[in-house]
Amino acid sequence: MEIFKEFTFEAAHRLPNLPPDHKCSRLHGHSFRCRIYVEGPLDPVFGWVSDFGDIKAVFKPTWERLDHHYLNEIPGLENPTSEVLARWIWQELKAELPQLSRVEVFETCTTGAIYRGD
Ligand SMILES: Nc1nc2c(c(=O)[nH]1)N=C([C@H](O)[C@H](O)COP(=O)(O)OP(=O)(O)OP(=O)(O)O)CN2
Ligand SMILES: [Zn+2]
Repeated sequence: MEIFKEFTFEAAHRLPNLPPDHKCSRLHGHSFRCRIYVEGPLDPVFGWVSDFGDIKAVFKPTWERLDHHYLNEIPGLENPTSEVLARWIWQELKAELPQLSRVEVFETCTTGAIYRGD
């Protein structure tokens, strides 16, 4: 079974490796959405894989590093594409959330990236 919890955060970024005439090389912001997935067997007593609240607690310090921040200033996010961000969030969470199975980042309503680990 796989479950997820969705979060939102507001953040600014620019993609510094793009040519200057590309719109995403300029500073701009997004209302990012992100889904954290964990997988495992159902606990026979609780009837769940894990408490959604536990996912929220593990993600909170990472969320605080992202929300209302300029992503390019965060170590590891100097080139903060959706792909880099999804992998970075995975690396932030995996040790504390061993059942982590997927990280999805939605940069806009229609674009995003999915990371499932190495
Ligand atoms: N593979 C990727 N491509 C792009 C990324 C990315 O992270 N990975 N990021 C961007 C920009 O940051 C941009 O903000 C989002 O791109 P885009 O969907 O093109 O932006 P729009 O909301 O303007 O989309 P429209 O459908 O054109 O309105 C670019 N590419
Ligand atoms: Zn963008």
